[in-house]
Amino acid sequence: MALLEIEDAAKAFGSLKAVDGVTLAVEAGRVQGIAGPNGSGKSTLFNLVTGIPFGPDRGTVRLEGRPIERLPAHEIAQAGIARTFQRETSFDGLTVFENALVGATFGGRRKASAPAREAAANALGLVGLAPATFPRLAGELSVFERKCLMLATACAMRPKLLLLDEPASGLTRPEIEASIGLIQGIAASGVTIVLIEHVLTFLMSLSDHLVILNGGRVLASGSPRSVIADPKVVEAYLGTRRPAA
Ligand SMILES: Nc1ncnc2c1ncn2[C@@H]1O[C@H](COP(=O)(O)OP(=O)(O)OP(=O)(O)O)[C@@H](O)[C@H]1O
Repeated sequence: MALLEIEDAAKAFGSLKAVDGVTLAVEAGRVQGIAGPNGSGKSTLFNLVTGIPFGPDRGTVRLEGRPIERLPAHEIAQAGIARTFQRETSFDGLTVFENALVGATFGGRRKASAPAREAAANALGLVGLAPATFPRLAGELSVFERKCLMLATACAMRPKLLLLDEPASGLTRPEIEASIGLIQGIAASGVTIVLIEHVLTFLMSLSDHLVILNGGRVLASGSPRSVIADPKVVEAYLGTRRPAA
């Protein structure tokens, strides 16, 4: 049984079918890449899985075999799914440590106890935020540091499955290199990852398996090398080649 199973999931906005019957299984321990042209439904698919801000119109989403598509978002998070967003999101008026503690105490099940503080510190360490940064306000951090903090806050929830929405967007090349190492470290710690990304080097360095969406549907799926060489995928990104006149 796969950790995450999405079956025939669909979401429409009026007449626009943003996600149109997607079926996808993510094996535990895998880094699953998702790519596709702009507007192909990638972020909407994450929304359907997490219930933030909506679930699917149709279809099922199962975590470890348990249907979660009708659960409220906080219960989906408590079941073991955390996510990050395209834009850096943090509580800017809280410190770095307090932000991670929000993740570690998520849902009010764990107060800011010693284990929760330890989980917060460990998660910050995992993304390379040193103790010297802990008292800084999140709003004062650089873009890269804020992305790292968003990642740490998600990791502090100790998810089974982590959904990363374009973690490389807005980063410099050295920061992208550093992010690859951080995500490899998170995967090596036992967290299964689904990664949406446009930066191809990033996607190819990290993904064990790749799915391409187009028009809300799965266009291709398989090993990253075979998928990016697939003529259907080349056409979806570049358009059909016309013979020279
Ligand atoms: N809340 C919404 N209301 C109306 N339309 C929406 C909403 N969210 C997404 N869409 C539309 O659904 C389609 C899929 O959007 P989505 O953001 O999932 O694509 P994407 O593949 O993540 O794109 P990108 O790579 O540009 O981030 C787009 O046409 C988008 O405009």
